[in-house]
Amino acid sequence: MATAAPTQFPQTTSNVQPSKVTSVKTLTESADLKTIPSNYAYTPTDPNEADVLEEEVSIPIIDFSLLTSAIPEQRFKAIQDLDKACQDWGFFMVVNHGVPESLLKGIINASTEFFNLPEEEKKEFAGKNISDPIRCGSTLSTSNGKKFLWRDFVKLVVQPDQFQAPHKPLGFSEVALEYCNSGRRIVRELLKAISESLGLDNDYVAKTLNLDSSVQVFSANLYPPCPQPELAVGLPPHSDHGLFTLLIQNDVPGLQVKHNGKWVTINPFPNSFLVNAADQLEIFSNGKYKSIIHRAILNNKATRVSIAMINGPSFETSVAPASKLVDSENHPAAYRPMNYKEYVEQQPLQWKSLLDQVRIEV
Ligand SMILES: O=C(O)CCC(=O)C(=O)O
Ligand SMILES: [Fe+2]
Repeated sequence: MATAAPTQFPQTTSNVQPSKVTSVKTLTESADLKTIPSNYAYTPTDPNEADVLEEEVSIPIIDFSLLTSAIPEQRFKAIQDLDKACQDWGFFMVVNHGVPESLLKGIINASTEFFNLPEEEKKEFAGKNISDPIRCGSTLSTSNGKKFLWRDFVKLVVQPDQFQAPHKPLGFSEVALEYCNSGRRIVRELLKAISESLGLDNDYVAKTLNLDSSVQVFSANLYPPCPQPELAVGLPPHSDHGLFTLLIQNDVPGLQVKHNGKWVTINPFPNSFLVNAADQLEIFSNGKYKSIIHRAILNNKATRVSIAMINGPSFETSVAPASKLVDSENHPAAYRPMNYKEYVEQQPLQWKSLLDQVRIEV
């Protein structure tokens, strides 16, 4: 299967009018597309976007059962592994997490069924404002010269006690709730371990960042096959705004993460969560852990489905480097505090990292 890193492109020639279609899926199904409409052409912003590492690399693996082990030595070793993974990669795979494989497959299937609903039925869930708890559609990306991304999404902003999801297709809402609850449990454990790896009490992150009312954003992504995969993009390079993002995908590759200046393709690995450190963790750890830049590229054969779950603090929290990690002489704060809600509101269509705005230059 051809997967392609975006490069600089010639003009595209398709005469399909994207303004008349509501989703990429419809676009690909409504015409025998040989070329992409020009409104989907992607112009890379990063000079080394074509710099893809050809060799297979192994990414760090965190054994969740050891992280939650009652045997102190096992837990200690797993926390060290997590610390190293967050410093070296900002990205790792979680295995032995205890979430049934049937639930992971179930949420991928239910999301695919959602995308398969007739466009008329999905309109009900389109949302009017960026802050609506349920939204679906495709994205006009401002960071890409007002071009569309080759991706359809359905996004649920899941706050505590406020779970809302589309009532179609049958069973979607139930499986999404169960999936979100499982994800929340995993992230809570990871953040306990992160508290310890930062040398803090194990409930320090939970208390300081008000995790009892933590924000979760469930985002299912559909990337239909693209006739010119090198000319469009699923998601341009970006970092996520929360603390940790959990990602699962179907068996079609497309996720790439930036590691040591090169793009590395992460192949799907069954029954595991891919986890990346995100902006609020970089800020809170005062830069010890880096929020990883990643992107979704396309192929011309198979539909890719991924589910990203962004897990942040509560919206009301002002996130700053943990005070116990900062001293004005040796470890000055490297980031300005910012309210998490404000941070999220400033990010929406940029597909860029806001970190540069809060970073304090020394
Ligand atoms: O589809 C993917 O692999 C990446 C998704 C992602 O980065 C996101 O939704 O923020
Ligand atoms: Fe992301």
